[in-house]
Amino acid sequence: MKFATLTETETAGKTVLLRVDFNSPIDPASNIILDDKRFREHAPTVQALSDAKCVVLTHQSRPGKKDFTTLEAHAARLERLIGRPVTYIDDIFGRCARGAVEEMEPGDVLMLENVRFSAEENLKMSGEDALGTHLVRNLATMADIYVNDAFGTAHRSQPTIVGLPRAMPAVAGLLMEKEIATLSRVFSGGPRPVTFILGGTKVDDSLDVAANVLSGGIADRVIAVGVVANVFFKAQGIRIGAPSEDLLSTLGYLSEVEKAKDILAKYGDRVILPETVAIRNGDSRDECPVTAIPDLPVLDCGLSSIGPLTDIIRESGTVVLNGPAGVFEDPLFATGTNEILRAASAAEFSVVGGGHTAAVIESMGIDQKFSHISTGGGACIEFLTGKTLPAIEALGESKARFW
Ligand SMILES: Nc1ncnc2c1ncn2[C@@H]1O[C@H](COP(=O)(O)OP(=O)(O)O)[C@@H](O)[C@H]1O
Ligand SMILES: O=C(OP(=O)(O)O)[C@H](O)COP(=O)(O)O
Repeated sequence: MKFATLTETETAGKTVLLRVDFNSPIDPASNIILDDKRFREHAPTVQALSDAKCVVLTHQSRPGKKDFTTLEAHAARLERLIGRPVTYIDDIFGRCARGAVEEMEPGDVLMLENVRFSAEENLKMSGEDALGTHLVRNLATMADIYVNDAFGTAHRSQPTIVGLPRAMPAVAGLLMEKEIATLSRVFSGGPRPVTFILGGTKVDDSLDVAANVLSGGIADRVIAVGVVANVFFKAQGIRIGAPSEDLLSTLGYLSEVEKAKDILAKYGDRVILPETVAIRNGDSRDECPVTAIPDLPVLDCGLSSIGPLTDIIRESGTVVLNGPAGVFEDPLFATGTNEILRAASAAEFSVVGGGHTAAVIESMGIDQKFSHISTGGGACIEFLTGKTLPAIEALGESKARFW
């Protein structure tokens, strides 16, 4: 490994700033955490720091989203999982947070507030620019060592990810190390054909990955489902109906249609889309061809499309999947997601990423059938395109600078 790791680092008695990714599906009405996979995956790293003063830092969601919230519930969930007290403080780097860190004893765990409450953390910037942020300058004075365990956020050039490792000695946590080692092994040449299945809502990330894996020959074909498919439909000149159009507008993805057109122009024969979709009509699920979508929300791929899509998936040697095929939270629109995941689980090599996707897999009880279920969605698929992720690059630079 080109970076230092927690495994090889002495932390006894030190103050450690631990960046995790506890960003999880949450019920916005009750603030209840619906899936704690990321907590379970990070727990060994927190336990490995039981002789240190462990200051935990994470984000939850993004500004503007319904599940962008405070972290009391996250601290309580971590406390339950590690069986030790976790103190939550509603501050990131102000006087309260700094005072609380100063009072810590070895073995204590303190969780700071949602780091994306600091506007700076929501900016994309270089490591050098991040060094100048208030966030990085202050956090770096609060601890001796920075441990980045947030593999799920490793693809973001945000201050805590790319700035902190340049401001202080940084190492990769146990989960970060495990994800990198496993994904490197899994993708050192998976059996062909290789199929990428891109769904969910993060259209910008998914289109970047589609362009990358199609142009580089990493994928033989890309199946688009979920909101990603809606953008491809629009790129083909298909009307997706006012509600789905509004959703794209709200998410800021209308400008992605041009990118989708470009992908279709270059690699159209290797991009596979559902030919029918499911729409919500009152309390029921209706089916329609993509050429006749009414002004009702498109929430899943159509039942008659599932067979052709799963046939292609079953013929694949390697399947890389990120993001659900529909609004699986509503059982009426979960069929596409469930059937596509079931087909993907049968591939010789199957790598899946994404918090929501992993949660569905666990609820279906098929998690053992996949080669690897990553805690990262975007991070996992970007890693598999061969890119050096910003977090990994920053950890490498920290090793050169501090260790
Ligand atoms: N057609 C659709 N319209 C609206 N939302 C969708 C659609 N398809 C999937 N979704 C939503 O995508 C969300 C998950 O997307 P994302 O965060 O990208 O996945 P992951 O966490 O697995 O990476 C789910 O909440 C699901 O309801
Ligand atoms: O959940 C995450 O990404 P993912 O949905 O791609 O797995 C990470 O916490 C990154 O969050 P972001 O995509 O809001 O930067």
